[in-house]
Amino acid sequence: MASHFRSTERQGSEGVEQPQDTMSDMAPQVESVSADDTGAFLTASVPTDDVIPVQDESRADIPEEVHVVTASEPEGAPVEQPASQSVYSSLASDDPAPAVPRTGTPTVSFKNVTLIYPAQPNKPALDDVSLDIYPGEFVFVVGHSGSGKSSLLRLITRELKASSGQVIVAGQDLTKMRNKKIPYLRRQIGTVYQDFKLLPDKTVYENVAFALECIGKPKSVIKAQVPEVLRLVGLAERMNHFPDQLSGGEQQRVSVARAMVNRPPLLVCDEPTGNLDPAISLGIMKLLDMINRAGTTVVMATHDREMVDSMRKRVIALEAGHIVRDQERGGYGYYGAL
Ligand SMILES: Nc1ncnc2c1ncn2[C@@H]1O[C@H](COP(=O)(O)OP(=O)(O)OP(=O)(O)O)[C@@H](O)[C@H]1O
Repeated sequence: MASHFRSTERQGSEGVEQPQDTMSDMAPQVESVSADDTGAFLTASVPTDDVIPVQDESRADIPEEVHVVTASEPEGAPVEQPASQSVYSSLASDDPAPAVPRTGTPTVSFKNVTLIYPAQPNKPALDDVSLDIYPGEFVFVVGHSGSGKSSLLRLITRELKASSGQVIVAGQDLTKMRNKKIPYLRRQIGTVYQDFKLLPDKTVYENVAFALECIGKPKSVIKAQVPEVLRLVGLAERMNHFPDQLSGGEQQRVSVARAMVNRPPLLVCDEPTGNLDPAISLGIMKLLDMINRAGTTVVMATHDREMVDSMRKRVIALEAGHIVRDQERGGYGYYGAL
């Protein structure tokens, strides 16, 4: 398997990690954001909930009749709103991250994957899906509600098992993986969800620390890494707050910190900005973009047309369980918002 992933063998000795092994060694790897810039945007420029929400005008002109862009349509299909008018325009590709070479061992590989839920035996949620996602890629997964986006992500994290075909993550065939090995797989995958999934009776610090405690990290490592990652997401001043004392955007930054504290090579995000208004979403997307530029592979399901159109990353579009488009630096396409 690609060296990008730590092997399960190495994980067995994680308990001996030294405290100097902190998130700080991640920051210098960020090519397009200097340490100062990072601090500035995390502490000053990341919008807070005090910012007047930007009206999402882009959604007003979504045609009622939804047209599905197919693989046969030309690249660069019309984008409804120019990136320059978007709150995400600062993440547009004027200064794009280097194109990621699709060579070597994919981080995620689907080979003819079909997923059938027992409750819907005649309607596969995913039908003969094949794809490869390489280390360092940032991939948006788009499509109508019910097209299979969450199912695809849940196969990557092995919350679901494919009915047929192969799902290979970290060089391991998840369709053959024994249940006892799943926790080791999950250590290598950070997850961020629409509903944050924070523990309400734990502070910000404790929520993030808990992720490390669960995998047996020594206290010295926790004490070093948790404040570091909270600084990275701009929440150093809030570490003793409880989730209900934070805005939605701040809560989502906690969940990003929790996902990243173990520095997994793969980040899976299911509608991470779905509960946030565009101005707040921008702060989360800046974070995820920075994390990706530092080398982490990001796979994100989203309905956010404006974000996808602005960021021009790879786009995989699903329709009724099929991939209908896989486009480098793609746009959202003409999908309904629902
Ligand atoms: N637990 C389940 N049992 C049965 N069918 C399910 C289950 N979860 C999802 N499905 C079905 O699988 C299909 C794909 O669902 P999925 O949640 O992956 O879509 P999605 O694109 O993520 O939708 P959304 O954008 O609304 O989150 C849908 O037809 C859905 O009804």
